[in-house]
Amino acid sequence: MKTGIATVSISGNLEEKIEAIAGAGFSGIEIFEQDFIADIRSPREVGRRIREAGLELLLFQPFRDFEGLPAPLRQRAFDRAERKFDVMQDLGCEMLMVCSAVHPEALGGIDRAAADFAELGERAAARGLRVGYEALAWGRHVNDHRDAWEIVRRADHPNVGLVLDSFHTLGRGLDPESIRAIPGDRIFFVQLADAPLIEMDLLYWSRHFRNMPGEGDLDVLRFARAVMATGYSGPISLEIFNDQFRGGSPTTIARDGYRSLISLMDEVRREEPEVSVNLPALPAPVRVHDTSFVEFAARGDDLAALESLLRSMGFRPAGRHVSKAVTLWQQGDIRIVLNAESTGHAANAYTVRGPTVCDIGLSVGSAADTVTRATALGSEPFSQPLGPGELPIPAIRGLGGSVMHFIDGASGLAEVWDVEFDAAGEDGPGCGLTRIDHIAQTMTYDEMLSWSLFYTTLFDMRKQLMVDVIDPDGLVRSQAIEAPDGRFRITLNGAETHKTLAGSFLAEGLGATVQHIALETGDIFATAAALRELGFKVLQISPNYFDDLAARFDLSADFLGRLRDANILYDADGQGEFLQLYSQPFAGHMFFEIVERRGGYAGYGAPNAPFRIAAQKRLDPPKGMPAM
Ligand SMILES: O=C(O)c1ccc(O)c(O)c1
Ligand SMILES: [Mg+2]
Repeated sequence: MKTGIATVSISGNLEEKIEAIAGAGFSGIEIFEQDFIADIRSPREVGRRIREAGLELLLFQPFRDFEGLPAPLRQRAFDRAERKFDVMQDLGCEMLMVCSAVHPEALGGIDRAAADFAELGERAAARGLRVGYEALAWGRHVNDHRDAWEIVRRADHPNVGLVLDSFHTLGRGLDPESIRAIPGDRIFFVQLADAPLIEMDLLYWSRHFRNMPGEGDLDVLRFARAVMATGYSGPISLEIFNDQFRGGSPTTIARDGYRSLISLMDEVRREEPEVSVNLPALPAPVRVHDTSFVEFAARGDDLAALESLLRSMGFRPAGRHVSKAVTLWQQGDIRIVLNAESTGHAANAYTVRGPTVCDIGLSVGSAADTVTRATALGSEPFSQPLGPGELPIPAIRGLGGSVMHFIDGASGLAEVWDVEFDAAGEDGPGCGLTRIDHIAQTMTYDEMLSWSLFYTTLFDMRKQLMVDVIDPDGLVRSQAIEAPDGRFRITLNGAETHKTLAGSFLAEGLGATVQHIALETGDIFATAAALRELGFKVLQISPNYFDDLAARFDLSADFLGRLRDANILYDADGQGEFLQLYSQPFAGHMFFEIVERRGGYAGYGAPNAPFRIAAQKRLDPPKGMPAM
């Protein structure tokens, strides 16, 4: 399968776009005319450069306001087309995309348009070129792919075919199933884009808010399934007009695009087993059974502070690494690894960020399959030299330099704790903490789509609705991503400004990383009592919060008093209840959360977040702000 992306989707100049697109693994490129015009090089040089980069020039676009024009505009449109054909021949690009006319003088008429295309087809054929026709959702007379197809059908020229673009079909609410009636060999090109569902003018929505398949709310899968069911075997290409992407990192956006495209087409193949999708086989999205471990990099005083925090939460060292300055702390099924090595990935992470989560270990069905799928989607495998007695645990680089390890039962990797660690022999008192409920990662708002795409394409996980969290100093958007059984949950918190707690964490820590880890207990009151015994410093919540709880929920005075005494926040949804308490911030605004889910409570206590954040800021004001 030929994979492509339009230059308009990527930020930078044409050269930067070419490098990013080739580097991400695409086999081809759509040249958006403006990007070529802005370049100083001749068409021949640009064409040569693109081929040198290993890319095929799939499409030159857009050619506007061609069909259905009255004289003398009609003649001028053909003259313009001939000039574009000249450029295309120099570039070495065989296909021109014409989008449906928006010109105020365009006359309309299916047969008039078909006659124009028949003539354009003749002129293209004379030069060995082809022409594809796309219905813009806001085209003056043609704005539906079915009408564009009728024009192509009546033009009846082998060098004239249809271009389908998922945005124009799905954005207008047209049924993509209608594509199944079009012969695959008459479809010349397919563009994919997703978009978030927002009520707005179609043109504005399309030019500013498109995003990668899987990042938005359109049913791009259904569209792509219909396309492939026609027998279409041409390029599948992304065409994403997005303000944020235009200002983003070319490499990141190109890699996101590749990940999105490959995982979508892999899903098409799984959903339409009768249909041929020419793509190397890859393992299915990975089911995560659980979080196996979370590893912190910390040394010296930072390490000592983290150890005493863990002790105050009932953790004790369960094992010492046979050859490295690495300790395993355990309680229930929670494993926290403290890495104080002075070389390797953890050491680098510590040098850059100070104490930080440097690695996450997930328990999966097959660790090898996980790395294979991740690599096929564009992630890099990760490894470092093995010390004496160490197992080769499959790992990848996630986004932003992060590392993820995968542990499975089948290959004996689950024995790693016995193989690599000597028992430390301390019996912990425990505080009733059983497992990791969720891991919260903080990032800039712009990074959220990349991270959610990373999780939802590699793993069998779904996005929940995005919620707004009100920080006293700005908005933080929170996106939860969950495995179907809820055993693995990630929340992504995207900060818009550096004044928010999340934002200041980012500013100090150089980029996206884990800010908090939520640990589950079956009985939060018993846990709170045990924590108190151990000298755990709980985050103090304002009395006003508990007064408000009494107004919002029908809670007994006794229950409310217990919440207040233990600084436990409360929430309920239709399914169940949620109780949560927090540690005080440590090492630059990181913190632990302890939660109890009762019944089928599905959320994360978002209504409580403003009060928790305010409490944290009172204790640990972001730099440059007075303590309150
Ligand atoms: O917004 C536009 O004008 C435009 C141009 C070319 C396309 O392929 C498209 O889908 C939209
Ligand atoms: Mg298009």
